[in-house]
Amino acid sequence: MVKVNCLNPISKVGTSKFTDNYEFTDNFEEANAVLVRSAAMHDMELSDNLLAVARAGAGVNNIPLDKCAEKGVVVFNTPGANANGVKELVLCGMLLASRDIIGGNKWVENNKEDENINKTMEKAKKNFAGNEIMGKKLGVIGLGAIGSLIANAATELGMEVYGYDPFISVDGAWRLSSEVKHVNTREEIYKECDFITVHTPLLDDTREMINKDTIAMMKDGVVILNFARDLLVCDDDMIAALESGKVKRYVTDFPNAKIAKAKNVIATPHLGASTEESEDNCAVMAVKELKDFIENGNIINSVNYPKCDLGVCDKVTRITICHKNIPNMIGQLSSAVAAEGMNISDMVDKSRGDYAYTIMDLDSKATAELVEKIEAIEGVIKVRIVK
Ligand SMILES: NC(=O)C1=CN([C@@H]2O[C@H](COP(=O)(O)OP(=O)(O)OC[C@H]3O[C@@H](n4cnc5c(N)ncnc54)[C@H](O)[C@@H]3O)[C@@H](O)[C@H]2O)C=CC1
Ligand SMILES: O=C(O)C(=O)COP(=O)(O)O
Repeated sequence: MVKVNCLNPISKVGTSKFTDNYEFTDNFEEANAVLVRSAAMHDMELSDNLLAVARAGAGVNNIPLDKCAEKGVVVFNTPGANANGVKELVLCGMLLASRDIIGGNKWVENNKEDENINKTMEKAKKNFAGNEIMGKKLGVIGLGAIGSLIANAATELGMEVYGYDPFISVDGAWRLSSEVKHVNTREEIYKECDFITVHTPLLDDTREMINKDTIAMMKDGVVILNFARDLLVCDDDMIAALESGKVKRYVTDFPNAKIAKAKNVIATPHLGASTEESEDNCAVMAVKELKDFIENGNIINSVNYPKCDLGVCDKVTRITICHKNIPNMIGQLSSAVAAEGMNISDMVDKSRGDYAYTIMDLDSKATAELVEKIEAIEGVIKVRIVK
């Protein structure tokens, strides 16, 4: 029985796809597979039972990727599965920043007992007038699953869109509307745009990319949207820019104790992916990835191990090996198999950074001796008999 632990509530549309060979446990230590959304995993002890973690979502900064890789725990995410949910909320954020919809709505709430509200509102409404987004310039930093959807949608709404992503994937580039102006530096976005939205992962080189120096390059009255991660923006510098009016509005899905109190902030409580559709999509994709890994040893959409896919095993045995990406590993693995008098009928080995992964299909049943021999090879992290 494969034991699955959910560290966050995960949509049943996904979890119902587990078959009778799987059972849920509340005990992280005994779990073979873990499903997680934003729960913080950095301080958790990883047991030897753990084979894989699937993040039902995009951002993996809550998961210790290297620590997992070192223990042979493969971590997956679900690229694009919640992108539309975030896109729609970002479009909403731009509209909320342009027109005082929130102020107007509060005014109605405060005056709901007024019998003549239908008349008094006609006088009050001048206080909530705003601007349209059509014709304004939007800068999108990070043109992945979310950024590219926003860039395309904004062109449809009549915005002039600038996009920046030095690492854009080929698929990402194909997805992008030809209307999006591709710029080669973030500075061009800072200088030109009325709205700037960030959609990069939180990495060392994106941390606090919005700070006093970058804000100084921006237009007066710029609107900044952050639906990616709080640490992409320097809070103190943002608060100062909001106080001075340099930044007109900061729209964020990641308020913290400082930002929640700041002037001209429009904040939501990390709601980007909290739609039924996104939650279902992420859960279905995460469960599919876990099942393919547990049942076939295949790795698709991992963020700490390479993509490695040998389909469904039609041979007698399948063994998988998580190992360090070092010379002569394949030679040693095949020698270990040969020493047991066995034949490899199919094999794939892929590497990613410091780690690599091998899937081997054999014509005869794997023995405990073979597993022991492979485990003894220096640099081998985890060996698993899948079939
Ligand atoms: N508010 C919410 O609920 C959600 C927030 N997110 C956040 O949004 C981020 C992006 O999500 P996706 O678009 O799905 O990820 P993605 O991986 O499809 O796209 C990220 C893009 O950022 C680009 N990038 C990386 N470093 C960059 C840099 N220094 N400058 C410019 N571009 C850079 C990459 O090339 C990639 O195209 C996630 O990492 C997560 O932090 C994601 C989903 C939901
Ligand atoms: O997918 C992401 O990166 C998100 O930020 C969504 O987080 P959540 O699954 O809503 O806790």
